[in-house]
Amino acid sequence: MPIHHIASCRLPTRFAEFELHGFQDPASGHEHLALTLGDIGDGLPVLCRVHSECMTGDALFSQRCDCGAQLAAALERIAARGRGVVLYLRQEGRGIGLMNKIRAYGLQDAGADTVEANARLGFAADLRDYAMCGPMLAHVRVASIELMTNNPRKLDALREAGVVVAGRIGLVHGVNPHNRRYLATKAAKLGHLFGPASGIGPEAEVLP
Ligand SMILES: Nc1nc2c(ncn2[C@@H]2O[C@H](COP(=O)(O)OP(=O)(O)OP(=O)(O)O)[C@@H](O)[C@H]2O)c(=O)[nH]1
Ligand SMILES: [Zn+2]
Repeated sequence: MPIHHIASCRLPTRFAEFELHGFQDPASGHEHLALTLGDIGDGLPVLCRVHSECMTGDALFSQRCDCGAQLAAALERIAARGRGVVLYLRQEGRGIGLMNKIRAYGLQDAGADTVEANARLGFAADLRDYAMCGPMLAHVRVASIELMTNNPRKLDALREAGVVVAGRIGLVHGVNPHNRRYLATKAAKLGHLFGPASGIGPEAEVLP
């Protein structure tokens, strides 16, 4: 799939000064971003976050999900290493869009879980596509990635899209009373791994 690089600039943040690269997918019109730091073109695996847009969590401090905390933690870890890349993909609401995500949240307020709400709106649980990631990583000269994610299916999807994934690093952040049920549903229905210490999902420690 062709993806067009549009422009790049410096992006100073509270974590580090990144390079920001803007891309456009001509087929969908979606604009995607890559934030890069350090020498990532040396052929060695690069610490990477493939982050799906979450307006409510990333920009509006929502505690319904873990997205904002995961994004901050990923940037912090990359800054600590002095080397890495974040792909910020404009696939809001796992691909159903912001208005439909708000509809889905309304259904969740009335008792549905995240997967049931999507189904009631006529959508599959996850409509995301990762085809743009290979060309975006190639543009910033990343040969392979160590992916920060709790979602093993994201690893499979990226590999199917031709990305070389050297390994997975868990990214459990932002667990709070408002998103515990949501995270438990992701563990039960979407295969997410939160680790034994999280208290969430089948690998959670059974406390005496
Ligand atoms: N449809 C829908 N999308 C949601 C909901 N909550 C969060 N999202 C979206 O889900 C996407 C993030 O996906 P997650 O399932 O949280 O996590 P992931 O990217 O699969 O896995 P990680 O890499 O571990 O974060 C973002 O695009 C959010 O906007 C929800 O209840 N319904
Ligand atoms: Zn979110």
